[in-house]
Amino acid sequence: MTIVPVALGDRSYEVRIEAGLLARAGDLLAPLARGRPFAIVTDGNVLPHLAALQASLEAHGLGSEAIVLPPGEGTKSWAQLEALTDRLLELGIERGDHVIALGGGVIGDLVGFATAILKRGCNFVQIPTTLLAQVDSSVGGKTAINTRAGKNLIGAFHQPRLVIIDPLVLETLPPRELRAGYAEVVKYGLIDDFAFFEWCEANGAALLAGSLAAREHAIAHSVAAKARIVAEDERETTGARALLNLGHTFGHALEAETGFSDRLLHGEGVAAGMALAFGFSAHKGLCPGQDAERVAAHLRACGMPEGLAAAGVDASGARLVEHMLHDKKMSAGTLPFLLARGIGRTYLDKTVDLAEVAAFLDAQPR
Ligand SMILES: NC(=O)c1ccc[n+]([C@@H]2O[C@H](COP(=O)([O-])OP(=O)(O)OC[C@H]3O[C@@H](n4cnc5c(N)ncnc54)[C@H](O)[C@@H]3O)[C@@H](O)[C@H]2O)c1
Ligand SMILES: O=C(O)C(=O)C[C@@H](O)[C@H](O)[C@H](O)COP(=O)(O)O
Ligand SMILES: [Zn+2]
Repeated sequence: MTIVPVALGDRSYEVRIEAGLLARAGDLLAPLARGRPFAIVTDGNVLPHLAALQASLEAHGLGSEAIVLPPGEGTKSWAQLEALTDRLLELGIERGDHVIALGGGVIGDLVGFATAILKRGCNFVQIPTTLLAQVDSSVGGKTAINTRAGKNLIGAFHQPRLVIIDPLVLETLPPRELRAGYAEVVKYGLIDDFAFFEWCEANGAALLAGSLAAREHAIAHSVAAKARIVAEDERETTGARALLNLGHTFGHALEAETGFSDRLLHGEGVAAGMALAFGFSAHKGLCPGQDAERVAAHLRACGMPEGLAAAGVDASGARLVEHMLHDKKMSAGTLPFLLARGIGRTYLDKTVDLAEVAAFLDAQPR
């Protein structure tokens, strides 16, 4: 088993990664149970894994109550938050209980936020079942719902008590979802780890095709990278954690433009957004054009959108910049951007002119 510690003082926890771990999750959860049943929140596409988790709890004499929500980004909403918190209250959840989030980033973000506010804060455990959630959203404590104004605008920092990752659950994940999650894997290479980007170029296809060894390596490496950055800047105040937002200012604008729908998945928006961030950096002369081309080529080769056309977005630059004004990085009227001096050399640039971003976007092929 790989154990990655997330060092956050009294909010520290472990990420445990092992093939087949879901069937043994009861061993890790029993010490947290206090003799009480668990509430497990999941979505309708994760039911086979729910059965495995419940069986593993039963083997320890532990009961559980499943709350099954509709799949999809639309579930990160006020309406679902209200329904979920009402149900958790009906179940009599205590602050010392551990609510289990079994699912992708949507379930993890929603359950994380619900438990942050329920009785002013109760515990939760992440059991991520998508590649995206295993390499990114289950770690670090960002929780949120979307609103009409944009992505993740209502939320809280609330760390899980434990993260249990079983790479075998990815066997049931649709290929499109796998590719979307892989965008967040590539992100770690692009941020500050050129050698890992090279690993992605060499192993991305095998990972997507089903190689367990490649998936295990990508998950462990990504989680360790995220844990390191989060430990340095838990609440995104120093700028270190903002690096994890590479591609997201563009990406969230694309998601908003496509209505947070399955027209463009979060990871797809991030893929296109990272290509645009590198393209814009090259356009400004900050980054070699060949690096931007290399990033786009890898994303394209792995079946991810690497620009506006591939993302199916044909809005004007001005309209996309309007979406960006809701970005949580906005500070005193300016929007810092994650730009790149090269692959593995990204940084936060506070001097970007939004009119230049709009003009750059207008010049992109549609
Ligand atoms: N909190 C963070 O740090 C953070 C980081 C990255 C992304 N996110 C958020 O995560 C969300 C995206 O997460 P996601 O890509 O996991 O999407 P998701 O939760 O919608 O899951 C994707 C799809 O896969 C299905 N699914 C989940 N596990 C499955 C399995 N094992 N087999 C078959 N189907 C399965 C789901 O039902 C859904 O249809 C976005 O809302 C994004 O903003 C948060
Ligand atoms: O953990 C972080 O920090 C990230 O930025 C990870 C991102 O992949 C994730 O999509 C996050 O939810 C985006 O954060 P936001 O603050 O832009 O909503
Ligand atoms: Zn993301």
